[in-house]
Amino acid sequence: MLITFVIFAAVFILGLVCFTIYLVPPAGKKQCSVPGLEPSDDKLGNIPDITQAGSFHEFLVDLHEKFGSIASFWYGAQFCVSLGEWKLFKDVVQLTDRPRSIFTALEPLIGTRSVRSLNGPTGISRHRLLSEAFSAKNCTRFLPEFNKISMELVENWQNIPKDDHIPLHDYMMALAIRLLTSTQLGAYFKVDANTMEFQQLYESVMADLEAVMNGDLTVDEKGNTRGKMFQKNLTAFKTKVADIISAQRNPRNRTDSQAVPSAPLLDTLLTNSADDEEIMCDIMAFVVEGFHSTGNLLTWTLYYLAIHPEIQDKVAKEVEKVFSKLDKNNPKVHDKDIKELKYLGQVVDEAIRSSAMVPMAARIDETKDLKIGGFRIPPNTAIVQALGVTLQEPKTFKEPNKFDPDRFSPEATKKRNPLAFSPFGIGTRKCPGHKFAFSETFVVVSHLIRKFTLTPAFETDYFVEPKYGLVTKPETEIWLKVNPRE
Ligand code: HEM
Repeated sequence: MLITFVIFAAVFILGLVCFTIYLVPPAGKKQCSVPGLEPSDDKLGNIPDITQAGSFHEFLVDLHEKFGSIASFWYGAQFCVSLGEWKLFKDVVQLTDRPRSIFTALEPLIGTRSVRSLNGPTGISRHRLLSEAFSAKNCTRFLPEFNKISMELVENWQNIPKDDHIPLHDYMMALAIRLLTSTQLGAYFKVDANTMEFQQLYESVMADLEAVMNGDLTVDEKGNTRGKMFQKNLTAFKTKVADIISAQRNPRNRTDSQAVPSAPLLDTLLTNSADDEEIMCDIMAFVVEGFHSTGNLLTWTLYYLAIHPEIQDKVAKEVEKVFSKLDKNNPKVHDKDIKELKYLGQVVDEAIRSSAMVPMAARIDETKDLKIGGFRIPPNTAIVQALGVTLQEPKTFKEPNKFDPDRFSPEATKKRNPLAFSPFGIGTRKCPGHKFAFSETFVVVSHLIRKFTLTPAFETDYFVEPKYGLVTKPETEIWLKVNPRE
């Protein structure tokens, strides 16, 4: 009797193991016929190759060069298919869910409950709700603040002695955090020292998170000095975010207070969530997405103008034409002026393209097969949209390394499918902050170019390498001379 039971149990367990192996294929078992890489490590898949390539983006560039426009790889145990040509985006435009496995590195900072991590109908409705804070109507309301902050910077640069040079990236990151926090995050940021402290903490935490994503820092390092420092910074940063929430919430709840500034993002969060943890996750998500991207967009735009004096002059002429209609002593750029800055718009688009500003997005369908570029892709495959690869793909953008704003002339744009230029992603979940990013860039750049001629300070500043991460930044600081425009 006992023997029969033991044999039955052994057969049952063996059957269960075989069934599990069948259901969950080990890393390395090819999931479909898309050409691509075998994992180079049992556990890590191709993460060591990502590290060796220098970044996720550079890995994707190599991958598509080797295997063509659709190619597969492993991010740890996650099977991924990357799309390196915009035509393939047509097959995934309807997808709205994100694969968590690729973005787990961000979880210590943004948690698992922010708009960035939510999937299904909840993700879409949260995206719609929070996008409202960055709508065209709200961006118009922010223009006075964008103008004020830009004019303060003009005043600051006017005091710089002739031919002295300034660190462009440092300036633009500090400016971007002010523009975002003072319009969206309310009372806490009315004090400049709070803004500076917030930026320092954020940058130290973010540098480590990008290192985890690119495989440069592993979770095992948590016990060592660098890991301990990361945890300390993270805790300090989260404490700051808790202060931001209470600075806006407490006066709001007092009926006698008129002092609390409007902050569409934080006010929407406070009105729609009772839970501080959830609010914190969303604030983090918006800071991560909105601050780095816009600081670097400003940096790259001004950098490209500095190394292309003829393009800078053309922008300056357009800006002067618009400003000649504004109040001379207190010029404020409005919506109608932004619409007239057409050539500047082409320059900003080309800066986003040339720098591959946000190199990738990703989607997943957990329930059914997909058909992409004629290939059958099984459920649970992470679909990487290699945005950076498509932005520099020579069939669509001839001589991709040349900075040429004429690619975005109305005639050239008309000839291109809109999907070919998708720096903000595609479909329902595309970036909610794109109008905000453009509005602030137009206002800041027009004020600066109107008053100053920008030139690289040193020979090396003509050739600044990009450092790719979640957002692309310059590898080294860019030093510029900012002399008054004659
Ligand atoms: C140059 C500027 C920017 C670029 C190139 C950019 C690009 C992107 C991309 C590619 C995505 C992924 C979209 C997808 O999965 O389909 C994204 C998502 C997102 N972006 Fe931006 N972004 C920029 C500025 C901003 C700004 C200013 C904000 C807000 C302050 C912002 C907030 C977000 C958020 C919250 C998400 C996640 C949306 C969701 O999960 O539903 N971004 N962005």
